[in-house]
Order: sequence, then structure tokens, then C-alpha cells
Amino acid sequence: MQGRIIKIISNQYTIEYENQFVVAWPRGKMRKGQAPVVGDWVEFSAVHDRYVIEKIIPRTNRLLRPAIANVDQALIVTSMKDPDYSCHLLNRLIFLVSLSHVEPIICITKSDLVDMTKYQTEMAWYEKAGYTLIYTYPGSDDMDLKRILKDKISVLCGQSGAGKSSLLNRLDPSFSLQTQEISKALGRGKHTTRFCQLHSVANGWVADTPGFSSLDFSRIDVSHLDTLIKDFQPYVGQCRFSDCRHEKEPGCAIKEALEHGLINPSVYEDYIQIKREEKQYGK
Ligand SMILES: Nc1nc2c(ncn2[C@@H]2O[C@H](COP(=O)(O)OP(=O)(O)OP(=O)(O)O)[C@@H](O)[C@H]2O)c(=O)[nH]1
Ligand SMILES: [Zn+2]
Repeated sequence: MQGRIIKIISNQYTIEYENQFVVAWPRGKMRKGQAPVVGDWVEFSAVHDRYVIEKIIPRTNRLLRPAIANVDQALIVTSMKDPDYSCHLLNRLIFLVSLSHVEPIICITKSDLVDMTKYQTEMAWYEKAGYTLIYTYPGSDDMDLKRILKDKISVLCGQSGAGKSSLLNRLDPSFSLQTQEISKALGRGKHTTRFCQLHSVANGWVADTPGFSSLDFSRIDVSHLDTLIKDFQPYVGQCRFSDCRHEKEPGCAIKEALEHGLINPSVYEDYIQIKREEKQYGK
């Protein structure tokens, strides 16, 4: 049998299997280092009176904090006000998510608190580059969001106060209840740091622990970041030098596109900043 792990408590793994939930234990040999995480597809079998996890199906990706595998997308919850919009924060989150091989979805909140016409050009950059942008606010029907979440594993990220819990509670009023119950059962601190669970929201799975909370790139390999930035993708590989850093080199296709107004200037700026940091760390 094949199913997906949606919850782990101690050594008990809850697996969703054909719309039912079964609790399974891993085979002894799996326990050290090779343990399954939430999001894993696993093969399991019935041995005597219990279910045993035999094998983890190869993962498409794996986040460390929270520990979760096969994440399809990260909803970058981006508030327009309180906390105020910052393109640099948004860009850095897009980079981090992309470097984990997860699709970034830009989710704009609190657009009701500002005059969005002032941000039209800004938002158009992201759309033009090929990023998915969704606007969500109290009272919206969230049809786009529901469509995006369906059949996917999603992780939310974004600043404190950006509206992550509000958004989830609006999509599924039982969400806060579910998470509160778990917090109570496990003790508050423990839940946020050690446990992660997938909740069924809008016919998809959403992690109850936010991801990408550290904006620290110092231990991340950013050597292929240029290939992961959607603004750059049409031009990557067209520079004169194959190892072009897109900074001062002659014949750089990225700089040329930037000068022709084809690349979001703030994305370029943040990319260069990260490459400079990479040099500083001596990577
Ligand atoms: N006007 C308006 N207020 C919002 C919107 N989204 C969230 N808020 C408010 O913003 C505040 C913070 O929202 P939360 O959902 O708690 O933010 P969070 O991202 O979960 O914050 P943390 O739990 O600290 O990570 C709350 O008072 C919400 O009611 C929105 O789209 N419009
Ligand atoms: Zn270049």
C-alpha cells in the first residue's frame, strides 16, 4: 500500500491512504537518520495487527525547518501594510523558496489598507516575470487561492503579522481549532519548534508550521540562483562567458535585459547583493 504521511507523534506515523487515516510504525532499520518526515509518500504493509512503513518513495525536495518533504509550493504571504511592503523581503523569500526547489506563490494581504493603484507597476513586474500573484483579504471568496491549494502540499511563509493565520482561518475555520488542540496536547513551545502536521485545507495539504523563517543565505549554495529567478530565465545561458556573474562582465545578457527594462531592477539588485554576500562568506 502507498500513502502520504501527514502527522508524526513520537514513533507513530499517521498515513493518509485512499481518504482514510491509518497509524503506522517504521521498520526498525529505518529509525536512525533515515526516518520518514511529514509529506513523505511511503510504502507500508499490514504485519500481524499493525501497519509497518517499509520504504520511503524518493522525495522531490525536503525542507529542514519544518521537516517536511515533497513540498509543491510556498505561499509567500506579503502584507502591504503593518508590516509594510518591502520588495527586498519579497525577493529574498522568492530566492529562498526557489533554492529549495519549491514553487513560490505570492500572496498579497492587507491590500484593503492601501491604495493599490500605487503598486500596480510594482506588482506587474512579478506577474510579467511569471510568478503567480494572488490577492486575499477579509471578505474575499478566495477562489484563486482554493484552486492553487487543491491537491498540493503548501507551506506558508512571511513576516509576523502578515496575515498567515487569518488567511488559513478564513479558508477553513476549523484550522485554528485543530492547531490549538495539538498545541494543548503537546505543550505550547514543543508544537511550534518540533512538530509539523499537514492539514487538509481546500482539498490540499497545508503545513501548520510556517517555513523559510530565516533569511540567512550564508549556509545555502547560491551558485545556481540565476537559473532559478524567473526574471532571468529567458536570458540565462546567453551571456558571453559561461561563468558570468552578471555584474560587470561584457556581453552579459542579463545586464542587457535589465538596461532594456525587461528585468525587475529590485530583483537584479537583490541578486547582486546575495552574490556579494556569497563572496564574503568565501563560498
Ligand atoms: N485589513 C486587513 N487586516 C488583515 C488582513 N490579513 C490579516 N489582517 C490582520 O492582521 C493582523 C495579523 O494577522 P495574522 O493572521 O495574525 O498574521 P500572522 O502572519 O499569522 O502572524 P504571526 O502569527 O505572528 O506569524 C490581524 O489583526 C489580522 O486581523 C487583511 O487582508 N486585511
Ligand atoms: Zn551575465
